[in-house]
Amino acid sequence: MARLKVAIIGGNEEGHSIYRMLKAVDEVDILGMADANPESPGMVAASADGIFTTDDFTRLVRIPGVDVLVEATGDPEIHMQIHRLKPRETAVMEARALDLMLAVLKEKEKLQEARRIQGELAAILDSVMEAIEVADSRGIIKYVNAAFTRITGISEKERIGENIFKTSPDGALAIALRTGRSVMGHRTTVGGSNAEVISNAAPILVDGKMEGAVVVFQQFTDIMKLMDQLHQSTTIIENLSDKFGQVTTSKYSFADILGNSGELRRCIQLAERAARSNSTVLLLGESGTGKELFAHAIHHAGPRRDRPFIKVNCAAIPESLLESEFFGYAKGAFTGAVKSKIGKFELAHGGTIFLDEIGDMNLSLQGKLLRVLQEMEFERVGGTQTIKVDVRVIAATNRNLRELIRQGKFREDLYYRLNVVEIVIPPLRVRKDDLPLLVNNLINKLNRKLGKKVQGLSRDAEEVLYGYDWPGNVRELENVIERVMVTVDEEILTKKHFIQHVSQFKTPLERDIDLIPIDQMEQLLIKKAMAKFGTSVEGKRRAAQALNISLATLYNKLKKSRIEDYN
Ligand SMILES: Nc1ncnc2c1ncn2[C@@H]1O[C@H](COP(=O)(O)OP(=O)(O)OP(=O)(O)O)[C@@H](O)[C@H]1O
Repeated sequence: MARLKVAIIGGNEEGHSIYRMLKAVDEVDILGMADANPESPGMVAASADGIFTTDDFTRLVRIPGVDVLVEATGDPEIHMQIHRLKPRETAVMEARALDLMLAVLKEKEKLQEARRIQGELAAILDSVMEAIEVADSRGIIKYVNAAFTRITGISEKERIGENIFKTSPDGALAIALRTGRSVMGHRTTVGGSNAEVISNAAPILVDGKMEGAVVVFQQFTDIMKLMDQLHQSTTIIENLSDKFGQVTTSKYSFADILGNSGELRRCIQLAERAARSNSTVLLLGESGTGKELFAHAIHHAGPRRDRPFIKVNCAAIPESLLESEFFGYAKGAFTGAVKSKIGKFELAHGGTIFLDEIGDMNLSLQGKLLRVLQEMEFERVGGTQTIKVDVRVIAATNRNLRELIRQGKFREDLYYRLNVVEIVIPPLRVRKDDLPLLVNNLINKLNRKLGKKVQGLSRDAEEVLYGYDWPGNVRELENVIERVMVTVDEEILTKKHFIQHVSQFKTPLERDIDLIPIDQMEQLLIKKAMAKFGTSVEGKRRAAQALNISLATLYNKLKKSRIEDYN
């Protein structure tokens, strides 16, 4: 469309305002402005914009190609002259008429914009899940969205125009209108469907005056369903993260068990065979002989190697907690049980549970454990649901279970349940042939850990280690070698190093002992010798020999010091 060429005569307030309005219209070109007063606001603005200005309006009238001349002076004389001088094709328009027309155009634009926004809003409000209803300040319902009809079963046509104080006088919308306050979480039933809903309503304020109110509501069952789903998901997530935190797998394999002695090899062979089956294994042996190492290796060599390996130290957990540690507990089982907790047996499902220090478990729990081993099912503490599991059991203890059975401290039936494959790991003192391999391996490991360059042991150091009884077994050996390697920088570890740094190898005088009266010391040594060699005649003879006194002197001292037990 061709652009409209306009010239304005008159730069006073009216001419200036028309100039500004026309400038904003895209389709209009302003060719010039005329006024006798070059300081009038219209003239100043036009000349600042680079538009042709003149104090002689007749010049403007004669410019060719002007479509419309706007007359803004209001002077009838000028008006007449314009009509006389203007070319025939040029139209003349009075400022007031043009003003009116522009105002109408503006209103039309505003109306169109408002319709567009209304259309957009309606589409948005119709797409939300919640029902929305709006009423004016008298309670006349002005708007409902699509969800309103879906939830209540009442159509837009039926609802609009009704009065909320009549249709739902106790609803949140009516309350908000009556009180002028927001209403949150209001529960009520609505409309034809009698659906239970939960609603929030708020007054609509325009310039501080209440023009109406709006309510947003949702079907209660929808919310409950969502809450239920949320709760279930939260429980699953909590259980999973709980599980992830605790589930471990075996850390060692048979390759980590060092030793070539016949005694140890036989244990390894038996364990390897047991690993292939699902049988319960009972590992017996003194502390530090490697029972845990064997348990890991058995799990690792079996078909469950990729499943969990869960260790429970039956001696370390307080008796009162052991049951919930094993079987878990249900929410609310006791004060503080705000959520349920999964137990070790459930964690081990599909894998292996390693019951360390089984000899230290109390009798009532032994009964419960027996039931699980027989039926592979249990209930969580405080729970009613029976949980079935598939778990391989490996148990270990350094206690003498037969002796505990004799004393009534261990259930015989449990012992036979656990003792399907029994592996007795021999103490280090009966397989000292394993020492070199163990020591070398330890030295290599510690060289890396401590950044040392130890090559090995001197012969006299080897003799010291061979001559020692190793009551703490391999664990004690590990401690001894580490203690020496931490303090010594030489490449060869000698007897002197061991004697200097490890209290076990110090002579009695080197040991840090309290000073006590000599006769008490004598008694201590005699008691020790008796404990070591026994109270038989042969034992006493050997004790006397070790103490470097005659048998008669020993008898004398026993009598004198009234160590009657040993007489
Ligand atoms: N044959 C072995 N080869 C290599 N290392 C071993 C061997 N036996 C034991 N160890 C090591 O000795 C330490 C003690 O072993 P482990 O914890 O398995 O003993 P345990 O019999 O379970 O002891 P406790 O009865 O005190 O629990 C561990 O560091 C383990 O790696």
